[in-house]
Amino acid sequence: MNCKWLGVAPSTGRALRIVVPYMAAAGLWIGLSDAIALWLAADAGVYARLQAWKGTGFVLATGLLLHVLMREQFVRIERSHAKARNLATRLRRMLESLDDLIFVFDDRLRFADAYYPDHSAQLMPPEHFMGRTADEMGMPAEIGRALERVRDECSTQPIDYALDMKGGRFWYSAKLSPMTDENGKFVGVIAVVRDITGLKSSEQRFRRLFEDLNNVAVQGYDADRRVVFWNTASEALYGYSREEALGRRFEELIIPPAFRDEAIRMHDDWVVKDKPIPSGELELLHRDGELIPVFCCHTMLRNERGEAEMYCVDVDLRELRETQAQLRRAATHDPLTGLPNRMLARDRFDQAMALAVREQTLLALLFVDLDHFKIINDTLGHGVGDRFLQEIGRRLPSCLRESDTISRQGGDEFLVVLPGLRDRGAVAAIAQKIIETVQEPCDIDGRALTCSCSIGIALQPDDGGDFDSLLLRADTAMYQAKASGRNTFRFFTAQMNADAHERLVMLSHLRQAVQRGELELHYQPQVELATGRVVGAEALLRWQCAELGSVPPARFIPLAEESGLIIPIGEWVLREACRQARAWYDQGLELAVMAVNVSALQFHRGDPVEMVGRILRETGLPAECLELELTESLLVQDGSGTTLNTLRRLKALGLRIAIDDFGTGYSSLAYLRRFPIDKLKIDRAFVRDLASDPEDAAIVNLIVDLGRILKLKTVAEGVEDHGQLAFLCERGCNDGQGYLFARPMPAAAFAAWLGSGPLLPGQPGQDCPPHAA
Ligand SMILES: Nc1nc2c(ncn2[C@@H]2O[C@@H]3COP(=O)(O)O[C@H]4[C@@H](O)[C@H](n5cnc6c(=O)[nH]c(N)nc65)O[C@@H]4COP(=O)(O)O[C@H]3[C@H]2O)c(=O)[nH]1
Repeated sequence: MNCKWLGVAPSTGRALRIVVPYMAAAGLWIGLSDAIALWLAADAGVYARLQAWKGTGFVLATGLLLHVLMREQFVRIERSHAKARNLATRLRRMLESLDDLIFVFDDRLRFADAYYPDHSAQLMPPEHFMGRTADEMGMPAEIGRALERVRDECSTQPIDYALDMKGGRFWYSAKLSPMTDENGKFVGVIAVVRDITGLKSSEQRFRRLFEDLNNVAVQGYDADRRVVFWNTASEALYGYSREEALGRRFEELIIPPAFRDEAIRMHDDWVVKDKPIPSGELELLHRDGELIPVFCCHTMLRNERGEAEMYCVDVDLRELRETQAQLRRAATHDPLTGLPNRMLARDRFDQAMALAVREQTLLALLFVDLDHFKIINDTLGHGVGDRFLQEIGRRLPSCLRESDTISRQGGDEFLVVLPGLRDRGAVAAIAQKIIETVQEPCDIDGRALTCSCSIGIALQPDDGGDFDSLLLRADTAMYQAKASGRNTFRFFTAQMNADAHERLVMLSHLRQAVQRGELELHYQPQVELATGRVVGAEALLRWQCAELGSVPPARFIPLAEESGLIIPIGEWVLREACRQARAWYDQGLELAVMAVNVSALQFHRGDPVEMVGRILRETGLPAECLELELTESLLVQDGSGTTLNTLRRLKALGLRIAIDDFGTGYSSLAYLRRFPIDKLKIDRAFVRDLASDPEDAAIVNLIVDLGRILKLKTVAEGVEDHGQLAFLCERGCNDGQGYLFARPMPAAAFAAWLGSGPLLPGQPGQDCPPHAA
């Protein structure tokens, strides 16, 4: 039955659809049943009974109908209640499963309902605040104010707030929205609240991190370029404290004047046109005006009001730049002296070369090598050697012009590039200045060390047109300077090339000389001047090379020393001299001592004491018959005491020590007193001009006197004539050695000479009065 036309509510219509048919059926029943009862009833008694049954039947039928209808209605109501309950439960579960908290306030802004997850343990159960306002619950006043704004303005309000509860301070972000009924009347507020404690703490942690970052300067600028963030590293990097920087524009602080307009334009472009500023290296201004290299990254963020804020992250590049400079320096400079290394010297040479060719000037390459630097290193240790080299490296530039280059090649070698010179004379003057500068004493730990140098010079264009060939030639010339007695310089000549080649050839032959039996010892007698008695012999090495013929010791000994060959050769000499002395001893030839030359290298490499002891044992020569001749330079620089120790151990074997070529080196009373020396050999250079050179005569006098005072024997070398002999006898020199007595002779000749009795010219023993001490 459609009841729309009646204008009644649907529920009334639905009730009418049941009641109207019922009324019709019931009216029809009442009318018809009475007529039927009258028709059927034969008497009043029957009629009365029929009426009673009819009434009972009616009550039963309508009761049954009512029951059916009510039951159906109750079932429906129950179902709809169950559905509603089910829905409410699902809705609650749904709301409670959200991470957000939901609170419902009634129209008087009192808590009316609450949904929040089980794990919000910090919140009190809803029944505690139901019916109470936020203010009554002791919540922050801004919540109450926000709720009132929602009610009054009927608008949604966001709010962030903090609550101190059990477990600490919790942060929430809420969205408060109005609720209205179907007529738009305000009925309450629904609040969707999010726990942002984790977010806030990570935000705070990150903020703290950025504030405290040590090496990364972070600054934030608002859209007006004013500082809103300035961390500790920014304070350190740019010199402004946070308080000083906040609120000031970046161009007032760190942007250099020349870059200000561009920086402002780039910033505005980003804010307005969303055109980012690329990352890159910049130089920004420190408060004190220093330009600081930084690597700068930029990012644009929005604050809580949605306004643009540019953040800059600056990394200080000063240390990196410094390291790069150091690396560049390390690649081009010698770490010990700080001088340019060979690579840089080559580079400078190439530049100078181009200029020299263009301007047709002379370009010189000087190869400077310290003389006997090895001795300093070996005797005083590498620490002292290094400091000596540093001192030389510090001095050398003082001899040169700005445009010149001095570099350390390594070891004790230096290279000098001299551009723009007029002639050889100018080069020679500089070389001489270098020699003089190097040989000035150098004070290391209170010890005055001296060292000379030898310099080889090659010139462009005469000697070559590139670095390598000039270097080779300067090296060759340097070698010649060494061969000429050291402490001098030499210009490269074509002859030197031939000499260098010859040296190479000689060296290759010398390597095989011992095995090929090409070495031989000659012996030169040493004579006691007072008696004419032969008191000893000096063993002198001779080399009869199959290819080169007889090579004088002055040529091959330096080569053997440079190449290290002197070690095996020296051992051979010592063994052979001892063997020969023992043989003569066994033959009854009177020979008090066999003198053997020992080079400095033999002394510093290996164990000379062991070697000498072993050879004495092998040959059976009594130790007192052996005399080792050492050069002065070996003793002079014995800072570590190694030489002294070795000499003492050698002396302990029972042998004697003589100082060869005395007076030519760094004669010093100090070492004469310190070392266990037996003899001084006066260099033949002083003996040669005794008659003509009063200075030489004075030196010889001095050495003889020194020997007497220190109780050392003196031996004069190179005695060639009677005048020299007379002088030496008169001065009281003990022994002599020289052509006047005999030249060095092979062993057989020496034995024959010795056996033939005193052959001394003029019988010096008779001419010379015995020395009166
Ligand atoms: N003008 C002149 N010279 C005289 C006279 N008397 C001797 N001589 C020479 O003077 C040198 C003396 O040897 P030296 O000073 O030790 O000087 C030696 C020594 O330093 C070195 N030498 C020689 N043999 C050896 C050796 O076996 N080992 C080492 N390490 N060096 C040696 O070679 C240098 C030269 O040796 P030599 O040519 O044999 O030259 C010898 C000898 O022949 C003289 O009256 N007048």
